[in-house]
Amino acid sequence: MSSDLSPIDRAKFVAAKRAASYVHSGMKVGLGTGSTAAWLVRCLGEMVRDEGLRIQGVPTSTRTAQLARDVGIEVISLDEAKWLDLTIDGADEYDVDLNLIKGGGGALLQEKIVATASDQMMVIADISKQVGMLGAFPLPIEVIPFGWQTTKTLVEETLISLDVLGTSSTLRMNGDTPFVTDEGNHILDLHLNRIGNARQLSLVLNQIPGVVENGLFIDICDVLVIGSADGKVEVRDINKGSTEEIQFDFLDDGNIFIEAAD
Ligand SMILES: O=C[C@H](O)[C@H](O)[C@H](O)COP(=O)(O)O
Repeated sequence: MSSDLSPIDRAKFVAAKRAASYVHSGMKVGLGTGSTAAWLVRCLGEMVRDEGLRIQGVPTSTRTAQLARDVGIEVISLDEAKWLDLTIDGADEYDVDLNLIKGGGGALLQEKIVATASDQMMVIADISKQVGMLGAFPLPIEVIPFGWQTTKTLVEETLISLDVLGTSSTLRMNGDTPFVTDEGNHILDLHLNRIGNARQLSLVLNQIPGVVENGLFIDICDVLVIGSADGKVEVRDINKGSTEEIQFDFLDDGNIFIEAAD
């Protein structure tokens, strides 16, 4: 699996591989969306097939649901699961407190609902997602299609009143038409550059009529797993205040890799 991967995919892959080791039979697991989360779903699928892992997965998008089924993971809805043991997902940015920007793939609403309904949220990422201050990545907010231009104006006025740097927002497009989320909504991307008070911004944005949810994940992520292209993986646990490092080795003789140390 690992022989001809690009450096970025190696980083995502080892992060996903490490995160998958936290998943055990009997668990109900939230399955994130995006290219990093897809590695996790594929790793779990291998464990289901080769190691007899028995889990129930709650996907955070139709894309992830399809992939999970394709790799043999039993898929259930959040309402069937009611509560999850663990959610593993990617992120667009993370800071030192493990606060996140998510929603680059447009799945932030289901992702936030699923992560919040979990005992633990684990984020898998490569080091390029690390920032000193959130906001370089455009902050996605999900808005109801009805009156979205009025909502956009209200959002921009709110940002000005908060003195947030940069106040422009753009409607996310899919070719010539507005992007539509799994919930039938649109996405506004807020170009802010720096978010000084992410907690306050998140609360204020969600009070604007027409805004369904925003992509700031504050105090939701418990564990961050950072992969590097050389096989190094760092695991930061915000609750334990611990950091551990492990090293994976990529072998030259084909698609196999082994974990060198734990
Ligand atoms: O809506 C998409 C999600 O929040 C993704 O988890 C996020 O955009 C990261 O995606 P990727 O792993 O592809 O960078």
